[in-house]
Amino acid sequence: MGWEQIEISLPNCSALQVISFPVVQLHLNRTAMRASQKDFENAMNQVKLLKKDPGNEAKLKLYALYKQATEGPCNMPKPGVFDLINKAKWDAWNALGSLPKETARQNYVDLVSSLSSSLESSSQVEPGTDRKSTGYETLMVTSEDGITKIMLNRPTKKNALNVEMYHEIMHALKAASKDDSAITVLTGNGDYYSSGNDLTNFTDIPPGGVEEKAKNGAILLREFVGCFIDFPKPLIAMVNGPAVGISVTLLGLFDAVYASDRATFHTPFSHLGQSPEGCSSYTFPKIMSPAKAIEMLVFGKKLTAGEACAQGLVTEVFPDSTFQKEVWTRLKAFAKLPPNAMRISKGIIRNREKETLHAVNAEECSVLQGRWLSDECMNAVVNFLSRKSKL
Ligand SMILES: CCCC/C=C/CC(=O)SCCNC(=O)CCNC(=O)[C@H](O)C(C)(C)COP(=O)(O)OP(=O)(O)OC[C@H]1O[C@@H](n2cnc3c(N)ncnc32)[C@H](O)[C@@H]1OP(=O)(O)O
Repeated sequence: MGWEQIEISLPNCSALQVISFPVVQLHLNRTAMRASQKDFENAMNQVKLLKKDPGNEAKLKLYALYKQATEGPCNMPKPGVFDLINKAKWDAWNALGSLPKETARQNYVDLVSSLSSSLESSSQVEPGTDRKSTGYETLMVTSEDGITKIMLNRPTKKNALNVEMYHEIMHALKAASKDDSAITVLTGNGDYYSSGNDLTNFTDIPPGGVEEKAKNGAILLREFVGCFIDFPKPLIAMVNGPAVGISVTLLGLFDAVYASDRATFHTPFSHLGQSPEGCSSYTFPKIMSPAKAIEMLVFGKKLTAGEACAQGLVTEVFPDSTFQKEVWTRLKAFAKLPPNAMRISKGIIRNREKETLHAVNAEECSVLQGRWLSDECMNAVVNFLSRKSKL
């Protein structure tokens, strides 16, 4: 195994610094959803062949995934604050938490594949068309074997949804609804599925002040949730780890929810001075009974994967060690079914609810707009951002 030297520069560093990646020569099998050791080694080789520098963020992700895939969870002492390069590497690796080696290997292969296509295609991209399926900042989107996979890709932030990610998910869903895949899958990269709305979204106040901020947030949320309501093909969530806030509420709009037994489901809206969204005020009472929905959405009760399955929010739970393998095997079989039949059957089941769901969505967004201006909400956000509180 040789070593490829890849340069990384960090803010406040006067010179380019160097991170090394191990590289071996082999061939990439892109059709496998589950990366073999051979795929992994091929991906390492492909890194060497990248024509353009993928940037520091991508290189740190590659480093972290490589370490996780080969050594498991971060086992190095934390570097000092002035050791910027090693601290950045340590942070990236440590953020992967207890992500299984096999998942890290798969994510590494996916990342290299997405970097290869985006860097190769960037020279052919027309001006203004920078949101091709391979050119996302916050997602990894791949399409193969009849399955479009949308992977939330901010693992160091626990896949919190920033404004960019809301827009990119909408874009990816619209593209997936028109592509030739049979089913679409949403999942998370790293140890979390998603920690929900990025609370720093609240910090960027426009000239119109907090009222304008709240209004824009409500418009964005309504459009975002609307894309899930209207999605025409089978939409499947692979909940690979803990899920918080909007990443949980949206599950009521998915057609199947497969969860790792590491996943938890938490909607701490009252703790945050907020109120339910994602149509959960309508879907959750129907799925699990009003009393159980109130335990989650009003009292913030966190459910295990097993509990969420017992209450109908999750379709099936898998041991984390076999989660990826078992679910992808199943999804590949689903994707071989006639796509038009699946689309039409989904429509028959879902379409009569659509109007109601859009009305619920509008009402929830309007209520939330008011909540975001409340002292209760502002205090909760300030407490999180000043590191005084976490969930
Ligand atoms: C416009 C549409 C609005 C739709 C509204 C939706 C409502 C919701 O979704 S409500 C849910 C909001 N989410 C939260 O309140 C979660 C806040 N995060 C946490 O409590 C914790 O981070 C955690 C329990 C999820 C994880 O704790 P852990 O100790 O394991 O990791 P951390 O060190 O805290 O996280 C690593 C890194 O990631 C940042 N981060 C994580 N989640 C968020 C988030 N939701 N918003 C912003 N940033 C988040 C965290 O700050 C750390 O960043 P640094 O490494 O830079 O410190």
